[in-house]
Formats: sequence, structure tokens, C-alpha cells
Amino acid sequence: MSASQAYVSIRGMSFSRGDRLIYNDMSVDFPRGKVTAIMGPSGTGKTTLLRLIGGQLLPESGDIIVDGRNVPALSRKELFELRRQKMGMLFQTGALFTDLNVFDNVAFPLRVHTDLPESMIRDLVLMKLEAVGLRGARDLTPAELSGGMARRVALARSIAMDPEIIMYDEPFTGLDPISMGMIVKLIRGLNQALGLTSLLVSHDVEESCSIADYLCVVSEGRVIGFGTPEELINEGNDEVKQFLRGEPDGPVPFHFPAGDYRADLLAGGK
Ligand SMILES: Nc1ncnc2c1ncn2[C@@H]1O[C@H](COP(=O)(O)OP(=O)(O)OP(=O)(O)O)[C@@H](O)[C@H]1O
Repeated sequence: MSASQAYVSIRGMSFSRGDRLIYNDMSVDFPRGKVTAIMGPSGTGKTTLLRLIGGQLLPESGDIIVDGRNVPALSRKELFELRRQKMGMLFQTGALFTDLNVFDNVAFPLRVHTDLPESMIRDLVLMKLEAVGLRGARDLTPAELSGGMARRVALARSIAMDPEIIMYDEPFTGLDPISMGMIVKLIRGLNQALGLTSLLVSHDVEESCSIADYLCVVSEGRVIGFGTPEELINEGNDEVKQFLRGEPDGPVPFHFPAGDYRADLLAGGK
């Protein structure tokens, strides 16, 4: 993929947590204007990858190029600007401000980061709320929203500054099927309407396959599969297929590495 086709390009990136190597000389390109779902076993480092792209974590080595800028090499100020101008994030922890109503939650980034007059902020906020179907809920407080509505308000807030890339971390978690369907539709729809590049971390294989142009499957510090959902489901290697089909038996072991079971039992103690 050429640099202009990739919005995010990672080259030879390594990152550890303590003794544990989370990424080992990892390289991958995330295409511009597409939805790519990052999938893989629990604890493998998917959220970590989003945080590395967002510059909240610094790799030990390698390049993380976002729209031509190498994130680890940026100064604090440059990183702040890049995030403000180009990146939207919808993390599980991205809770709404409970003391602000829906309108003020969405207006918050615009008020903090721009000098726009209040009349223009009003138009922008209503536009974003309309996009997520909640213009009519502008005066409600977060306590008055369902979980699905709150997630949509958070989504409106994360697109308030018109980002070029939006990163979603587990956006479907804890939602009922109808709310989940709405978020699925919104992620896909916003990607198209706003020409966004979207990265989505999710455990929901079915939902992810239904909206992602590409899947990136990571395991043990590297990318083990990258392609369209059809390509990976039909032609991926055994590990990728096992993961996508949710099969408990396969190249990925069910058991965390352990010594001999019988010897362990006979040894007593802990
Ligand atoms: N703040 C932290 N300090 C130390 N280790 C951490 C921290 N955050 C995450 N880790 C470890 O880094 C590894 C990768 O975590 P990460 O949350 O990126 O995985 P994940 O693939 O997103 O997992 P899941 O699918 O379960 O959410 C895990 O082993 C985790 O225990």
C-alpha cells in the first residue's frame, strides 16, 4: 500500500509492558477512508495499539505515521495539535460529563479548542446530534439517557471537531441488540458521510465483519492476518480462521501455558 493510501502506517514498532513484549517489530498499514476492525485474543494488545496510534503511549522503537506525521517523534505541542485537528476517539472510558446536558457535552470540545461564536457552535452541535439521531435529546442529562443513547452522544462529541480518523474501542460492549445495531449503522454511515478513516477494536466478530472493509487480526505481538472479512474467513491461516469462527480448539491453545497438571496437584501448596 502506498503512503497516500494508508492513513496510518506502522513500521517496525516494538512495545513492552514490563517484561512482556506486546508488539515485536510490528508493521501494518490502515487504509485511508476505510473501516478496519482490529481483532485478536483478549489481552493481546488491541487497546494498546490504539493508544500508541493516539500518542498516549510511546513505542520503544519504530515509526507510527499518521497522515504523514511520525507520532512518537512529535513534541507534546505537535501531538496535541495532531490529536485536536485529526483524531477522534471513542473509548469505553470516554464517559459523558454527568453535570452537563447532552448539548453541552457535544459542545465541550468546540468551546475548549476553538474560538467559534456560540451561534456557530449551536449549529455544529445540532448537526452532530442530528447525525446520531439525538437532536431532540439535547436538553437531557446523561442520567436520563439509556446506555445506547449515551454511546451515541459520546460519538457525536467525538466527531464534534471533524476528525479525519476515529478510533473506537469496544463500542458495542454492554449494549442491547437494537442499540448495538444503531451503533453499527452509525459507524458505517459516519465513515461514509464524513470520509473518515475508522479503526475499530471489538470482540464482536459478526458486527465487525458487517461494517469493516478490512480486518486486522493481531496475536502475540504481530499481525497474523489482514484482508477483507471474506478473504480472511475463507483464506486466512488456521489461527485466523479459528479466531474468526470462535472455535475453542485450534492453533491458539485453550490453556495458558502451565506445567504438568498431575505433578502440580501432587505438589500441594499454591
Ligand atoms: N496500564 C497498564 N499497565 C501494565 N500493563 C498493562 C496496562 N494496560 C494493559 N496492560 C497489559 O497489556 C496487555 C495488552 O492489553 P490491552 O488492553 O491492549 O489488550 P486487548 O487486546 O485490548 O485486550 P482485551 O481484548 O481483553 O480488551 C495485557 O496483557 C494487559 O494486561
